[in-house]
Amino acid sequence: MSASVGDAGDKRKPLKVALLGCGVVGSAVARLMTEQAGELAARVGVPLELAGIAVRRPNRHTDVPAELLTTDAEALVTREDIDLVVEVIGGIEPVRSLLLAALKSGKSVVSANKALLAEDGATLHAAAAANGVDLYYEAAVAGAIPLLRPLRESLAGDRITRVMGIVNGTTNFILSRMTSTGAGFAEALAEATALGYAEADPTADIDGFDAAAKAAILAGLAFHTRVTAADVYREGISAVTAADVASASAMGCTVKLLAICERTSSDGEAAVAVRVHPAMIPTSHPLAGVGDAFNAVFVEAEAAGSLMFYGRGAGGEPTASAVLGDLVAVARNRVSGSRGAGESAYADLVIQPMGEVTTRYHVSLDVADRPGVLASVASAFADNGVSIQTVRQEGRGDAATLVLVTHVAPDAALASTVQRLSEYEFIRRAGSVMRVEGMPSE
Ligand SMILES: NC(=O)c1ccc[n+]([C@@H]2O[C@H](COP(=O)([O-])OP(=O)(O)OC[C@H]3O[C@@H](n4cnc5c(N)ncnc54)[C@H](O)[C@@H]3O)[C@@H](O)[C@H]2O)c1
Ligand SMILES: N[C@@H](CCO)C(=O)O
Ligand code: NA
Repeated sequence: MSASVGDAGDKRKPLKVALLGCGVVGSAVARLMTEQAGELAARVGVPLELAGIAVRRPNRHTDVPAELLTTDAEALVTREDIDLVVEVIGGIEPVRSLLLAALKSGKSVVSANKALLAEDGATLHAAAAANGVDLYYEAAVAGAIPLLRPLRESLAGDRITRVMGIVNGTTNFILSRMTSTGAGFAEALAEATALGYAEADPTADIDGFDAAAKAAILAGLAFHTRVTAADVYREGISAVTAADVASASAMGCTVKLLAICERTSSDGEAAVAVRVHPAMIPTSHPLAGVGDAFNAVFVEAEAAGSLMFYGRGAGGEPTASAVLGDLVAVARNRVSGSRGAGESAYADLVIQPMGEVTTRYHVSLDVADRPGVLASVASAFADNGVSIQTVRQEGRGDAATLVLVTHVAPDAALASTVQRLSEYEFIRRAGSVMRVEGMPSE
């Protein structure tokens, strides 16, 4: 690989790029910058020159020019000749300090780091604004899928009401395998690990932290407000059983880990509700057909109606595509002496507590089949103000199962109904209890 990625003989002053991190995404960024140097230069108007790569262990990076490698990321981000910084290290520190130093030194920043943007995007945006530079992070949510730019720019004239999507590829792969093969969670996770979808420590994916960070970023951009990962209600998929998946399928649904961001109200104030949890959705819903490790996000806006974004949310090259798109955008801004859209958090919405969020539940209960059982179960729902939409009994005697689906009700009312049910002695086992989303509205 050549150190200069500009066209040979191109005399226009190049923009110099520092790359922080050279792992799965970083090495794809470095390679594509080289392979597409001519076209990138033509699109930007000047060449983009990869001028330094910060890594932890230089001897592991034989596919990039050794003279570009440094272990001193701090010095690289403030180097006078650097114009643009691309960060693909991940995590909070030292990255936050590095990016703040870069922004304060007048460099525009492109990052793929959802964890940092969801935890402390406000500080980074403020530093970008104060220093008149750009902060772009399309790769941070749903990898290759153009999603943040459409929210920030294309839909900036509309009023978005809801964003609902599958934003984690690893968990979508696991749930898709559980659905197609009937496998349990542990078996499907082992397969995801063997195929390289799940990382050695898959906690961030399976416990929903990765999706929650992405949901926070999406909600902030969609509703022009500030949302952090801590504001997101989160449940992962490790408790999803083969029985849940079978119950879903029996009622024409499939189980997906959803990130849901809604414009709502709380105590009479405009609010936003952001949650990540497994849910049953009808198999006819567009998100139900999103299989393997793919991502898809459904956006509802008042004037535009419904929009669906679909594609690869992970992987070196797909993620590098989004990083390079941002790099071209910030480079073009630099060439024209302008800045892209900054943070838009004017709406300052309150966060609606999960207990107030209205959802539906699917509840299956293994019960003793005897008189009065159904009446007692129904009264647990009625006493908590939860209306039942459908009830079905399968089997008889000791093998009887009651399957109930509710109308929408506050989540707290549904949770206390389930608590009450768990206290009944005639319930042999509470089977699947899961929220239901995407049903036609009542
Ligand atoms: N891999 C994907 O599919 C994907 C998709 C979307 C977003 N992202 C995001 O992209 C970022 C990078 O992900 P990745 O999969 O390439 O991770 P990775 O672990 O493969 O690469 C990160 C690299 O950064 C290096 N590094 C760590 N600390 C460093 C430091 N202080 N200085 C220099 N280098 C350091 C590590 O040695 C490693 O090589 C993360 O923020 C991740 O969330 C990844
Ligand atoms: N671990 C993430 C990578 C993309 O952020 C996923 O599985 O979707
Ligand atoms: Na994206």
